Amino acid sequence: MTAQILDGKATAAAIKSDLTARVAALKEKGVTPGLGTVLVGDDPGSHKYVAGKHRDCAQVGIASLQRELPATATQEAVEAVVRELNADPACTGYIVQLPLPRGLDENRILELMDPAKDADGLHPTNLGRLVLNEPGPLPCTPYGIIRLLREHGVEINGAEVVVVGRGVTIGRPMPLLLTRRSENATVTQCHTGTRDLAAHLRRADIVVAAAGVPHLVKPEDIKPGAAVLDVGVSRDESGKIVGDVHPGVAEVAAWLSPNPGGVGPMTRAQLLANVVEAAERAAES
Ligand SMILES: Nc1nc2c(c(=O)[nH]1)N[C@@H](CN(C=O)c1ccc(C(=O)N[C@@H](CCC(=O)O)C(=O)O)cc1)CN2
Repeated sequence: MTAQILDGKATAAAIKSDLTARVAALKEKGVTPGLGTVLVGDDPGSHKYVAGKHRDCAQVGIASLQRELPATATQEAVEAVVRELNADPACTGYIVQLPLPRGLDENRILELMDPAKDADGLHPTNLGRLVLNEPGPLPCTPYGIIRLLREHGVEINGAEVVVVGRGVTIGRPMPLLLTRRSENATVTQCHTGTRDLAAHLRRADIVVAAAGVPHLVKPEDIKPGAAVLDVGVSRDESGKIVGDVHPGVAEVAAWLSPNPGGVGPMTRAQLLANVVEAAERAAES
């Protein structure tokens, strides 16, 4: 078996095309959505991701507000930028690019954000809304994964899903989304403390690998016919992405997300969707 591709690039392009029309409609009503980004430090990956987010904004007609601080920025300096974006009417949604340099209190900075402008769905109020099943912005990578699966007709209803990882952007919120009635999956969350990861993986219809451990998920651990999403980003000596999924998995799985070209573009598209939805909500109220 050679797995079919869960094509994030193509799916994200379709989402962006729909968003372009919705942004044009908002502009006709006098509303221009604006995405702010707060980027602290010089991590090359973070710079690349933020640049990609602003390229996407230009494509769909969303205005960009870029705020950059050096790696030496103090907690107070970052908090001042967050307060400034909270108050700026041109900024209808924004994100703080993670991870922040060591020494900064990430949770305190996220808590300071105006939840109505939280484009990532990572503010505690919005994570709480997700737990309570109330409407709000959904975390971009987890919801991007669900949209990618839906778009390719992969059955989520009733599926056994294994999520590997427990980080705040993917691992923690992913099971909350998958177990909503609209998705109806049964989820096992694995992490570095899991005793026998392979035993869990072998039962999974869908695997979301987000541990950041190169080639952690091996072909012999995958149930034939499963869907496998590779969300891990490690780099080899030449800077090339190495995912959490061993390339041999393509011979066992029915569906596989390429990395790059799978979940990454969906994360970016979902961010734009959150910005547009927030602007539409504001325009209606
Ligand atoms: N505030 C946030 N910080 C981070 C998030 C997040 O959702 N919100 N997620 C990740 C990084 N991330 C978004 O910010 C992200 C990762 C990857 C991509 C992407 O398009 N990747 C490309 C490959 C790019 C490359 O060559 O390096 C792909 O997969 O095709 C976009 C966004 C951590 N931080």
